[in-house]
Amino acid sequence: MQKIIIAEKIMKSFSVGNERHPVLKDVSVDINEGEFVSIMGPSGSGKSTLLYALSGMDHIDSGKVTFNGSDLSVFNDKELADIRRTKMGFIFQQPTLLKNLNILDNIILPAMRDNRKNNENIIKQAKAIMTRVGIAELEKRDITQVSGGQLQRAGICRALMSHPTIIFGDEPTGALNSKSAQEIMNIISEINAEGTAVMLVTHDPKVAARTERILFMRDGMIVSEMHLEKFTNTNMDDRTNKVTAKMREIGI
Ligand SMILES: Nc1ncnc2c1ncn2[C@@H]1O[C@H](COP(=O)(O)OP(=O)(O)OP(=O)(O)O)[C@@H](O)[C@H]1O
Repeated sequence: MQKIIIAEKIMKSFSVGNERHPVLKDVSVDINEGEFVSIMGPSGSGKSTLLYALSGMDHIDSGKVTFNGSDLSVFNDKELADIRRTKMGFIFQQPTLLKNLNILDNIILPAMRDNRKNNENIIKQAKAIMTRVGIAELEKRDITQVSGGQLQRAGICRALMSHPTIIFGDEPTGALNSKSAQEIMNIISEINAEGTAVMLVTHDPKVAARTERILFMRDGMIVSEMHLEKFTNTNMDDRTNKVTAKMREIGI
């Protein structure tokens, strides 16, 4: 299986006052094409920092991140932004949509910046994705006129516009009620089943139980890894129980 991300011995620290605080300590991890991975761990263990390091959103102090065969350190900030816009998708806990644009315009905005495509095609593509994600009728709505779950669907649509190789999600269901969270996870699972790799940070064992590999972090390190069998709608409880048992075992 082809590896899309190879992270080797990543170190990352943050300055607080005069002191440097190590946040990622010698982290190495590979992500395969089409893989569905989650990162769990206590608050402050470095989950988001790892996600941002692997996606080139944040610089690392040392070590190496290779994405699709290229060492990310050779790119400047603009080149990294281009790679993120054209090859990666991002879903955050609160979708960062613009208040002065309607849902459709928010979804097409990043793609419009890419001059290689024509606007008509972009709009057509966006509408097709909105239909698929179940928000076709919301295209003209303000982002303040939709529910949290609908807003997150719009965030997913925007992430899908570039046909990303991988989608990174930082607590994508963290702000949702359990029904909406389940619906969002159904959509993310479908996207993954179609071949897009997905890497999610989550505190929720039910979310992690959907994935096929869970990385458990503590204190800036991956302390354990768990592989799960193929997800079906009938083995959800069993998978969730396995995840919670593992969390208890390693004290997370
Ligand atoms: N920009 C920053 N400046 C200083 N410290 C930071 C910065 N970003 C993160 N940190 C610190 O790095 C550590 C790891 O943060 P990170 O957000 O990666 O943790 P996390 O595991 O995702 O936590 P949570 O589950 O609470 O979101 C924390 O101690 C945090 O305070």
